[in-house]
Amino acid sequence: MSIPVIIMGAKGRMGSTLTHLAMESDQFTLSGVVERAEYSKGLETLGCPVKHDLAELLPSCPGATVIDFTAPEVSLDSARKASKTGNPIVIGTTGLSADQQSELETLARDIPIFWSPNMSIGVNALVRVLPMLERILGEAYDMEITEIHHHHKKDAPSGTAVKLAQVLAESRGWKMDEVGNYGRQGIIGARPEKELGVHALRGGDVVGDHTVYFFGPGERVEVTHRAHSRENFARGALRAATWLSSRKPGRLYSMGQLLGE
Ligand SMILES: NC(=O)C1=CN([C@@H]2O[C@H](COP(=O)(O)OP(=O)(O)OC[C@H]3O[C@@H](n4cnc5c(N)ncnc54)[C@H](O)[C@@H]3O)[C@@H](O)[C@H]2O)C=CC1
Ligand SMILES: O=C(O)C1=N[C@H](C(=O)O)C[C@H](O)C1
Repeated sequence: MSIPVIIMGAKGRMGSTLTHLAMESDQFTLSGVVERAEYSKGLETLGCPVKHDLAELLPSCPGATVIDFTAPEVSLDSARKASKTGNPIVIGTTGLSADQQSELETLARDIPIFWSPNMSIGVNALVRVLPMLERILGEAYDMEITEIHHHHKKDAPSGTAVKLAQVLAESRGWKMDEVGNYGRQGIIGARPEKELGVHALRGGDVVGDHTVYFFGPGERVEVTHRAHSRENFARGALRAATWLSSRKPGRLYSMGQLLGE
C-alpha cells in the first residue's frame, strides 16, 4: 500500500527533489503540494492539488504524511497545523531555535513527528561511531569540525555540524554552550584544551560536506562525509515517512530510532 505524502516547499531544492522522487515511486502517492504563491508557477503540471497554505490541504488528506524542508518558522507552523488534524510530519529543516525544537518535542506528544538535520545514512553512521573514535583517541586529541555548503544556504553552522559537535562534546562530557568556538580572528591566544571549533564555508553548489578532525600528538585523524546529491537526503526523508507511518505519537523521532540505535 502506497504512503500518501504532502510536500511542503515543492519548488525548493529539497522540495522539488522530494516531489520528483515521490512521483516516480509506486511506494508513495503525492496527495498535494504547498508552496508560496509567487513560486507556484508550473506546479499544476504535477496533477495533484497545489495550495499556498497547508491548512487548506490537510482536511482532504487524512493520514497523509507531511514532509517539510522549508524554513524554521514555516516548519513549526506545519507541525502545529498537522497536530490539529493528526497528520504525521517529517521535518528536515535546520536552524531551529531551542524554543522551536522544544515546541516540536511538545507537539510530538500528540502526532508522530520525525526530525533530522541530516537524512543521509552516511552522516547518521558517523553520529553512531564518532563517540567510540573519540573515546579511543582520548582527550589528547583536539576536536574541530568544518562544513561546506552552497552559497544559497541561510543558516550556519549546518544542522549536521551542530549535531556532530553535540555528540563529540557529549562523548567528552562537555557542553557546546561552554566549549564551542565558531570563528577565530586576531591575537586570540593559544587554543584552550577544552574547546571544539565548528567552522562553516560557503560557496558554489556544494551539496554538503562535513569533516571531523581529531588533532593529536604527531598525527591527526580526519573523518569526512560528502553528499553528492540531494536525492540522498530525499530518499532518507521518504524512508522516514514510511517508517513514521506505523509509529505512535509520544516522542520526537529521528534517524537514530529509524536505524535501530
Ligand atoms: N535534513 C536534511 O537532510 C536536509 C536539510 N536541509 C534543510 O532544509 C531546508 C530547506 O533547504 P533547501 O531546500 O535548500 O531550501 P530552499 O530555499 O531551496 O527551499 C525552501 C522552499 O520552501 C518554500 N517556502 C517558504 N515558505 C513557505 C511557506 N510558507 N509555505 C510553503 N513553502 C514555503 C520556498 O518558497 C522554497 O521553495 C534548510 O533548512 C536546509 O538546511 C536541506 C537538505 C538536507
Ligand atoms: O542546506 C543544505 O543544503 C543542507 N542542510 C542540512 C544541514 O544544515 O546540515 C543538511 C545537508 O548538509 C544539506
